[in-house]
Amino acid sequence: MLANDSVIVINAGSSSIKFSMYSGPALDLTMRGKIENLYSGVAHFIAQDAGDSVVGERHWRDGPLDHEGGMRFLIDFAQTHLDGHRVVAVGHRIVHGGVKHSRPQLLNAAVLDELEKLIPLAPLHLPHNLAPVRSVLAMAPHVPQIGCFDTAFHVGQPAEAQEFALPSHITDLGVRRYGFHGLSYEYIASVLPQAEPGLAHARVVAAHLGNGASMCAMDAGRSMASTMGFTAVDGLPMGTRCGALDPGVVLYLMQELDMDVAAVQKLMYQQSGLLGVSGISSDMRTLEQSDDPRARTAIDLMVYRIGRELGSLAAALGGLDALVFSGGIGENSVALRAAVCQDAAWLGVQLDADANAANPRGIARISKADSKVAVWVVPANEELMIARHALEVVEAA
Ligand SMILES: Nc1ncnc2c1ncn2[C@@H]1O[C@H](COP(=O)(O)OP(=O)(O)O)[C@@H](O)[C@H]1O
Ligand SMILES: CC(=O)OP(=O)(O)O
Ligand SMILES: [Mg+2]
Repeated sequence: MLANDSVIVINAGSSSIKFSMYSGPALDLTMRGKIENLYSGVAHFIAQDAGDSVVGERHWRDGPLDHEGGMRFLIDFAQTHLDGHRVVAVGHRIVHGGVKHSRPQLLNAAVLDELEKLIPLAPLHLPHNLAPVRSVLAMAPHVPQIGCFDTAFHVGQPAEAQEFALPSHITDLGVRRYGFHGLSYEYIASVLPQAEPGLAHARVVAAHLGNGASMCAMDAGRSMASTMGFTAVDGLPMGTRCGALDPGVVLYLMQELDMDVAAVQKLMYQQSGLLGVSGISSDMRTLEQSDDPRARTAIDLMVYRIGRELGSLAAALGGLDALVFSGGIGENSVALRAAVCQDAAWLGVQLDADANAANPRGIARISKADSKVAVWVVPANEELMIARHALEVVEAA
């Protein structure tokens, strides 16, 4: 890896595409950008250099933008802003790897065909994760592309954390809990011991609360249980996803309300969660600013469910030493962190109200010095994890 050699990372989410460029042997961040609000309202692109100066910005005011249009724009943008950098690899976040794909790997047309079969397991994400790989493959077939799977970090969980109580012939088909946001949790597990060496061997519950939201129980940095399961719709209520649901509800919707599979999928993935409960918005910022009681109800339900899952994950670990907040909501919502920590007082969580209200921009401890459970904020950084994995794969190839 020479100084101008660069790894480009693409993290295509359900409503956004984030990209980053890392350069040189130390993988220094040289550029990052994102397009937000795909499909709804005015899509917005912003790119910043290493010093946070804005190097590109655009709004799409004349109609919604989709992933394809967004990727076309980003590829053009990247090509005109490479500035002498040589792209040695493109790393992608791929939400679901199924049973077979549990390590970062080189992507080619055959692997893509296989991954496409997993689309029903992550309908909101996988098509958008895979489309950019095909675009780059067509445009620059010689550039190695590496897929990094959100499910991979959870592969070593104990069997009972992975299995549903279903007959074994169904389990054997791969119908089991996988867990997601693994790149985010892997990053958290890598930085916590640097921030506080005692946490290297601790029992930690991390909450990745963004548009998608999940929690993960980690013992000494290894995943032991996750709130997300077979798909990324399980567990916590999210921006537009319902989270855990009595499976009997699905039968009722189909049998009694005559909803077909597409309608149930749309309900569970796109019309529920904060949006569905509030009837107002999937965005925590909008709900926190609203004085409509339905906004309060939606936030309260999310806080309640985080508390329930925290108890469950602490049980899976046999105790709790630290709680970590991450993701757009976890990093930014002072009120949500305060409410969750107040409910978790029974576990020995004592928030430092001033440290919490200061809303730190980096990795920071926000609990009282004598809190039995340490509380930390760790800004999500899936992109850095992807860049590191991509480099490892190309250097090993
Ligand atoms: N200042 C803020 N206060 C509260 N919530 C915020 C704030 N900024 C962002 N969020 C929440 O973070 C969400 C996006 O989180 P993010 O992790 O960026 O999403 P994604 O899952 O798409 O990566 C938004 O929908 C919003 O609810
Ligand atoms: C897995 C998942 O839910 O991802 P995101 O948070 O990007 O929606
Ligand atoms: Mg996310």
